[in-house]
Amino acid sequence: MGNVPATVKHCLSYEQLVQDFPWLAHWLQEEKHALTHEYPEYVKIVEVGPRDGLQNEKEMVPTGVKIRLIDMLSETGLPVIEATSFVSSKWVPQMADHTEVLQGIQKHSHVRYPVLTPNMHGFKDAVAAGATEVAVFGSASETFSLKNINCSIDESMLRFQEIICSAKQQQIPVRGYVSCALGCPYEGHLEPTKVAEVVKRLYELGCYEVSLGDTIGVGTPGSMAKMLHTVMKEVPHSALAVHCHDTHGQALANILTALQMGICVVDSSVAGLGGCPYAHGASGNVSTEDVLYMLHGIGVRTGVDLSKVILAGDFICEALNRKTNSKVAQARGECW
Ligand SMILES: CC(C)(COP(=O)([O-])OP(=O)([O-])OC[C@H]1O[C@@H](n2cnc3c(N)ncnc32)[C@H](O)[C@@H]1OP(=O)([O-])[O-])[C@@H](O)C(=O)NCCC(=O)NCCSC(=O)C[C@@](C)(O)CC(=O)[O-]
Repeated sequence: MGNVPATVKHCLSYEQLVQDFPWLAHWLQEEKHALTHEYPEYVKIVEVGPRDGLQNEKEMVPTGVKIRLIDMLSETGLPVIEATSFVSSKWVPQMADHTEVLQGIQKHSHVRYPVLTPNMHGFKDAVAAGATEVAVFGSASETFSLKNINCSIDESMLRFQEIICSAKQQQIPVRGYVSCALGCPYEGHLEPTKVAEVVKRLYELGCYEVSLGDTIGVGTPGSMAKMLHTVMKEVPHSALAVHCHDTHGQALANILTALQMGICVVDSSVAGLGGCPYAHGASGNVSTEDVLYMLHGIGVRTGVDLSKVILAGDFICEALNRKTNSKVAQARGECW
């Protein structure tokens, strides 16, 4: 709130402030979300369970189970379901059946099914398999970049540029990820300015949206707010998403903080499945069920049917012989 006197902050509405202090209008517009703590009316949920959720499973999950999971999720009203990744099967064996999965699912016209592509090799395979949207994944940490995709941040940007150029020619939208936005398993704390720099590079290359990954779930509302504040100086909030792992139980609080700052896109994983193979100790993503419960509870629309997501979570938990990580599903007693 800068230099606006405390009495003014507390007594006047945003509209009243703009009327009475027109010279502050531009600045106030930027600060509106922080000022009013409004939530967005609608939040887009990006379901990452079939990819981020399953990629770390030690036992191979049968292709038919992956397909059935995505088909069940497609019936829930979710607008985006990340289906698989076209990465090296030597690096991530669980995603080796990417083509079968992408070609086996029943694609709904109102659902988008992006897939991860780390390089041109993966991009070409994805397009050949029928992908109509892809995601590139970089990192704010040099060490994580090397461990995860075997190249430096600069090298990764060259690879992504090639993908984005080719994708543009084929009218394929490209989403971006920046891992380690709130901390790195190898380097620890990273400066928000470093995160902002990588997000900006992806956005300027042509990613329509950049998802900020708290890869190892170390963030708190404080570090989330600080990081977002810095990133939003470089990239508009409308082009940002948050991707929170729940290792320290902070994911919902971090998401709420992001919503209060104007973020309208949240990544989550059915049953809270997941973890990153190159981030040891990282637990699953925040569960889609818990995010939906919170959003619907505060009056935010998602268009997603929570009870159908719980059923999909029930299905995958049974297939993996696993207890759900979703508190909401546990409370409903849907999973054993
Ligand atoms: C990027 C590479 C491929 C580089 O891997 P590399 O070994 O450096 O690749 P290379 O270019 O040196 O090629 C070596 C071999 O791999 C092949 N190759 C090369 N590219 C591909 C490809 N796309 N698909 C299949 N095969 C490929 C290539 O053809 C060659 O085959 P060979 O001649 O030896 O038979 C590798 O490091 C890799 O696959 N990494 C992916 C790791 C991964 O999937 N991590 C998890 C996802 S990221 C994440 O979870 C974080 C996120 C997004 O959720 C957000 C968050 O939470 O923070």
